[in-house]
Amino acid sequence: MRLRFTKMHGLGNDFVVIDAVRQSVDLTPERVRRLADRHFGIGCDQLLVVEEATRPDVDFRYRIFNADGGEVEQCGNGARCFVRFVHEQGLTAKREIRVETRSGIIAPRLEDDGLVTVDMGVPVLEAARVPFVSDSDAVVQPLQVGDASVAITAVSMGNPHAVQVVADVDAAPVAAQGALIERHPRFPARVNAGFVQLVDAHRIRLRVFERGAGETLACGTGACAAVVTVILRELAQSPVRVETRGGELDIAWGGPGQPVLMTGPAVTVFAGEIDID
Ligand SMILES: N[C@@H](CCC[C@H](N)C(=O)O)C(=O)O
Repeated sequence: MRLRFTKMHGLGNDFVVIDAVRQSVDLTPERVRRLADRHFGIGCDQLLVVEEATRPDVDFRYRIFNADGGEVEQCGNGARCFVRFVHEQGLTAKREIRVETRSGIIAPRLEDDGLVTVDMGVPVLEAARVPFVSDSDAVVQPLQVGDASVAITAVSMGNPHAVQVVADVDAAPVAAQGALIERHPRFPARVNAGFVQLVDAHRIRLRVFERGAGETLACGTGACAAVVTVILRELAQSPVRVETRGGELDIAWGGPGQPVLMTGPAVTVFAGEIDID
């Protein structure tokens, strides 16, 4: 089976994007893993599939698969690439698009300067809905990770995040601790593990060990969850610029019950065709 694809990235968080509106696509977890493989496939952190909407009040459906083959609920950098993709492919002329994802509707908007702003929805802070096993919804909660007890904030941006504040993000044990947090038994759906360093009230530095992909150069939902965390902990104020290893994102959040707005770039790298059998 031959598949047309586009390679894109948002701050180095890279994607294989597939138009399933104009070609029929049959993806299995094994095929996703093969396409995402950096040695035997195209290589990406996530594979994004653009489909026809299944309901009248949205423009498209957008599905997200991690490099490990698992389908997940949300992807922030992917949402920015999605809106650029549907424009470049001539699938729509609209600059503001409503799109259904596994975790609900998000609204990306292509700005005049080429950046994309996405209304990522209202963050979920109740432990049970993240999901995080805890008898409390406290903002800061202890989590035993190997020999260390770390203080995390559990946030869902549609997908689950465990965010901790560290003194120096470059020295943080992202690989070792991230892998343990990702599969921690208190996160039954697994989790993305964020490590945040405060720079000032409007700037943070962030690294994220992503569920199903390992550490990526940037994570959009991770940046939203990190900003929600530092605002809830009264360490920063909206808007917050987030420095990642792949570049910068601007995040605005008005507090509990309000949606998170994320602004950043989306880049097309190349297009191609691959035989997925
Ligand atoms: N890179 C993404 C998040 C992709 C999904 C995540 N790994 C998960 O499993 O929830 C982003 O930019 O948000």
